[in-house]
Order: sequence, then structure tokens, then C-alpha cells
Amino acid sequence: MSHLVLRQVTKEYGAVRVLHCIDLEVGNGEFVVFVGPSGCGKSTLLRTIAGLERASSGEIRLDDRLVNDVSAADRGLAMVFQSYALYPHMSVRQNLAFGLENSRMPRDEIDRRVTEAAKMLLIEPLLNRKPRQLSGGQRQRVAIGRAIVRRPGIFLLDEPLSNLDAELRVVMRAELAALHKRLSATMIYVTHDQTEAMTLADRIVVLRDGRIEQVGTPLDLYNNPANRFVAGFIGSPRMNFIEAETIPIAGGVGVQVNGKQQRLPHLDLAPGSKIVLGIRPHSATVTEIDQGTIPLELTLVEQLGAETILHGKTDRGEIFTVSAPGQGRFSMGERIGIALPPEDLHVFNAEGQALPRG
Ligand SMILES: Nc1ncnc2c1ncn2[C@@H]1O[C@H](COP(=O)(O)OP(=O)(O)OP(=O)(O)O)[C@@H](O)[C@H]1O
Repeated sequence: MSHLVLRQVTKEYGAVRVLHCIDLEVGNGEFVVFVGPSGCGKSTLLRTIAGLERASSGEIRLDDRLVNDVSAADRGLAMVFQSYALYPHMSVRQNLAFGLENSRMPRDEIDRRVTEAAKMLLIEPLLNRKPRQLSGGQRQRVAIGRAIVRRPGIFLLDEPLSNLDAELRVVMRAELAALHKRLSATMIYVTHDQTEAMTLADRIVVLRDGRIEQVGTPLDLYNNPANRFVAGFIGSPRMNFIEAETIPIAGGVGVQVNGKQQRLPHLDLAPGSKIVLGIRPHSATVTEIDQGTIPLELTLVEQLGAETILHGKTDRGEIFTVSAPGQGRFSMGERIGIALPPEDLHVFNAEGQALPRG
């Protein structure tokens, strides 16, 4: 179990900078997840920590040791790839043992570690099979086992579940969470799946265009996104955004929603400021079209059993999603009213930065 510090880490490929001044600390035993859209630099950051890429500038410290010039093999980390990267001609047992044999570890210690990892991952009966004789989930277990036997300071996992079907992903997600607890291991995990990030992480790092947008616990990011990008990225279905302009309301400012004034408490803005209101689909409520509610024309109705997800367009053409509890009778083309409870509204300025809420 190791602890990692990144200070002002940048990575450039030629003239293109793909990581910008990354500052981050990952504590002993922490499970940290990097999320962000495709191409934002998640894998590059992980590979730079692993030593598979060299940082262009900045410092990488593992347990207070500067490791910028230390090779990947000597950093004491283990990486698990999306592609599993198993040796096809070797048995599961040989795949698990291979890295240890290369380090000239005594045979009985290798056998002990292989057996222990195989037991932990429930792959003992598969030890004599070749990778092609395994299912996707079993292969991924072997890939994780190969990391476990090395007893690394940090596990680095690059989209390890993305080749699995939806059901197996959920099972493996739970197993990974249990494994993290059991090993008390430091883990850094890359995914573009925000549900995976929410369910696994102690802390999430949201990246965009090679920069950190926000770092926090899953609920920190969900409840208090620092900006519109994080607000839209964390939470499913994604947050709705509605453009508005502040108006003076007795003792403060507010907004006008469909002819009705709504106060925005604790908002320190001049009247006439352009803002964006954010509301999660599970916070907005479906009601009659009335003064103060936003009319929505439904374009898609998704019956999920316990809830109905309604997608539609406002009269201004903004796309809006709302969740109605239960199995309501809605049809496409129908017009409904949406109420925005003021206590659940997020407010962003014109630049997309979140404004403090009461
Ligand atoms: N070897 C390379 N040479 C040049 N550019 C690269 C190289 N590797 C990555 N990049 C660029 O760096 C940026 C970040 O890539 P990276 O693979 O880290 O993104 P990612 O967030 O992991 O994306 P994805 O989710 O699609 O895997 C991308 O714009 C990519 O094109």
C-alpha cells in the first residue's frame, strides 16, 4: 500500500500538451477513480504514474520517493489493462506466476502467492486452463490475479471491465470493491463510466482536456459540482440546464419561470445577470402546466418499472429529462408541466462556474 503525490505534472507529445499541471494526492489504501470524456487524458495520466510514459515536467512521488526517472518495473506498481494482456500459450497458473519467476522469487513463495490469489478470485479450478478456454470475466480475474501476486504498492486499472457485458460488469464491480477492502490496497482506476466511478470511488477525479476539473467524494461531486461540466458528467440521467436571467425580487434576486417569480436565496448577483439553472431529473417534478411550471413536450417515454423517464423539449427548444416515480401513463407528444423545487436548483454563471447556494 503506497501513497502517491503528483505536483504540476504535464505531458506533451511533440507540440501537443495532453496533461496540464496535474496536482493530486492519493492516500494509502484509497480508491481513486479518474473519469472524463474520451481523449481527456485519463489513460495518459495513469500510464505516466505507471512509468509507461515519461512526464514532460513536474514531480511524481511514491511514498515520498521521486520516481520520475525510475522505470515502470521498479516503481512497485501493477497495471491491469482493458485487454487483459494474458499470454495465450501459457496456462492460468503460468500467467499468474510469470512476473514473479522473472524476479527470481523462490518457487514455494511463488506457489503460495498464486494459490492465495486464485482462491481470492475463485479461479482455482481454472489454473490449468489456457486463456482461450476462459470466459471474459474469468480472463479479467486472471489479469487482476496477476497484479495481486506482485503485492504492488498501487494497483493501476485502465477500464478493466469495459470488455464485459453489462450484467458481468455489475458483478465484477462488486468483487473489485470487496477486493479493495480485503487487500486494503491503494487503487487508481480509469473509466469513462460515471456509474462505475460513483459506486467504486472513495474520491473521483474529473478530467477534461488534460486538466482536473474537480476532485471529491462521489456525493461531493453529485451534490456540489464546481461547474457545469462536472454537473453534466456526474449523475445519470444527466442534469438539465436552463438559461435564465436574474430579476430583482424583494430582498434579493430570483428568476422568472413561466410568468411566476421564483426567489433564488443566498445568490449574490446583480439583477439582469445571465445564469444557467441546473436541475437533476430526479429533483424536478411532473405536474400540470401552470404558472411557474415549465411546459414540456414529450419526445420519448422510457418505462423502467419503478420509475418512468420522460424526455422532452421546452418551448424554447431546450432538451429536458425528468423522472416520474412509478409507471405513469404518458405518451409521446403530450405536454406536461415541470416544477423546479428552488432548494434543488444549481446555479451557474455565464462562464459555467457554480454559484454558492443557500
Ligand atoms: N502516443 C501519443 N502520441 C500523440 N498523442 C497521444 C498519444 N497518446 C495519447 N495521445 C493523445 O492524448 C490525448 C489523451 O489520450 P488518452 O488516451 O489519455 O485519453 P483517455 O481519456 O484515456 O481517452 P479514452 O477514454 O478514449 O481511452 C488524446 O487527445 C490522444 O489523442
